[in-house]
Amino acid sequence: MTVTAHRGTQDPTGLYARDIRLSYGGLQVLNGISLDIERGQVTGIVGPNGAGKSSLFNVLAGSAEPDHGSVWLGQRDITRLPVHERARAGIARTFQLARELDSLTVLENLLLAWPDQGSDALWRTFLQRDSIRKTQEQAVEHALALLERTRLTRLADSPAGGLSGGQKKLLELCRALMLDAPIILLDEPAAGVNPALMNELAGFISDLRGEGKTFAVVEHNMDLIAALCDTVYVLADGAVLTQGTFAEVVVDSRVQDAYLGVTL
Ligand SMILES: Nc1ncnc2c1ncn2[C@@H]1O[C@H](COP(=O)(O)OP(=O)(O)OP(=O)(O)O)[C@@H](O)[C@H]1O
Repeated sequence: MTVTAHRGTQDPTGLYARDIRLSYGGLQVLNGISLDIERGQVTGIVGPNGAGKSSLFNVLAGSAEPDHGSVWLGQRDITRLPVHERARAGIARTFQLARELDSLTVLENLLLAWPDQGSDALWRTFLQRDSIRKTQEQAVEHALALLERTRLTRLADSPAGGLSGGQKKLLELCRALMLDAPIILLDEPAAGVNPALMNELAGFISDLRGEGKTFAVVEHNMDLIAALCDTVYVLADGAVLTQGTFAEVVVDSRVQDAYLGVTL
């Protein structure tokens, strides 16, 4: 299959889904979804509960394999590429902080997300001590810079479990940024975040976009979607209902029907 017929798919760093179908048991949850996550843009994925947003996100991130269809990084078919190889190819995603990591400090949580954590690390400690030390220094430097940008520096040595909901979201984003990947998939970044911190989070994402990062955001918070997204895909019943700018989709009567009176 080629993707050349599709607008934008020549871009080597855009992420593209084509005709994605996915079912759980007998339940068809994605029903032929195609979408373009263009380089340097923030693409929103919204829709009512059960529309298929998380399922699509999992297919984009590599944690679910579609029954049909393909995922492309530019012109490279990455449909069967596992999560860690997608990360290496330049696609990072946010993960909810695992409970087990609560007792580790904020800084330690970031260092754990550093990509160079191979199981052969012990061997290399003996073989390449200098290069290991350099890598560790780079990781610490990168982590501290991220903490400074998100104003979490004073919490660097605090256990991650004690962070507020919003601070946890910032830490999740910073963990994804440790990979230095050009494409970042954000899973409900605003969930549980207070309005003040949400503005900070939105500002941070917007700055990163200005620096050339590409984002796909699954989110229920329409203020964040409106503030950040260049393009918004509205899903309903496992299909794309419509797409466009937030201003375009929000006035679409099909979108309003899909949300059944929920104020957007
Ligand atoms: N692992 C699973 N096993 C079975 N069914 C699943 C699984 N994950 C999701 N589903 C079902 O797939 C459908 C789509 O779920 P999904 O979580 O992708 O929707 P969503 O748009 O992200 O919803 P929400 O906004 O509530 O998170 C739902 O009917 C859900 O119950």
